[in-house]
Amino acid sequence: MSARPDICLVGVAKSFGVDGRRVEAVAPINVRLAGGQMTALVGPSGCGKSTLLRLIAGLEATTEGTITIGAETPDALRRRAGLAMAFQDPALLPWRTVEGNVALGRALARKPRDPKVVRDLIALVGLSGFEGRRPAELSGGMQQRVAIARALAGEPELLLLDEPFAAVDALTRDRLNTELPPLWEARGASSVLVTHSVAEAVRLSDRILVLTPRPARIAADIAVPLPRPRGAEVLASRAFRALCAEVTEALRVHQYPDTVAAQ
Ligand SMILES: Nc1ncnc2c1ncn2[C@@H]1O[C@H](COP(=O)(O)OP(=O)(O)OP(=O)(O)O)[C@@H](O)[C@H]1O
Repeated sequence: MSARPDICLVGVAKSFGVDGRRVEAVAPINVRLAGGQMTALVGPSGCGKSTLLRLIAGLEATTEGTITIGAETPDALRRRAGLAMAFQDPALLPWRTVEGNVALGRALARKPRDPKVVRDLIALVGLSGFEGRRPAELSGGMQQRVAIARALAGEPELLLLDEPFAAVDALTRDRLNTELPPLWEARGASSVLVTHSVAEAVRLSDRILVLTPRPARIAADIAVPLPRPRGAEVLASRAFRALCAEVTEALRVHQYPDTVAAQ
């Protein structure tokens, strides 16, 4: 299949049964995410972003509707290790070293063993010198960086990132935001990022879907036509600030509609 699969959601909805009640997390969503693009999902806390990502990962079954990635179901893509995830919870194997965990990402994706690729990824996420450490010996942010390196090690066609930098300090986060995009662009992976940071969404993505409070619907669909690489000059540009303002406003309008009406 294409290394840049489109992600297609048709009538996708998800509800959970909680204490005999139905909690609707995702309202029917129809959207096609173009292959090779990074799409950011932003929305208020608890609106259903992670649920949507887990549906795309095939980790949850849809209540209604279908998801296809290229020509495959998420489950099929995941089973042949064509997708990789880095979630807030790094979920590393505690008995494996940093190097072992990153190498595992490659092995599970059935890519040939390549210690140089593994070492380069460890260097990229700023963990050279920690190759032999075990997860318990690392901070939460360092573990998250191992999880990012592990996800990239498998050279996935689809990369799913759920607040992957949540525990990473501001400077390292800034460096990862600069250095990771060229890497996944070069690989041509399609990717979906959940983030609470509007600036991060604008900096990293080609398109931003702003979601409503639960159940998640698409409130705004905003293209991010900024040039890449997005270094200091782009971040200081009027276009960047205007996009941040547009996304923030879309979030505010849907989260606090009364404040808009009152103005
Ligand atoms: N397995 C589950 N069982 C029951 N309810 C669930 C389950 N997973 C999610 N939910 C509910 O679905 C809704 C959406 O949750 P989700 O984690 O997708 O939100 P989110 O937008 O990612 O939140 P946050 O930004 O705070 O991480 C919440 O009300 C949550 O309680």
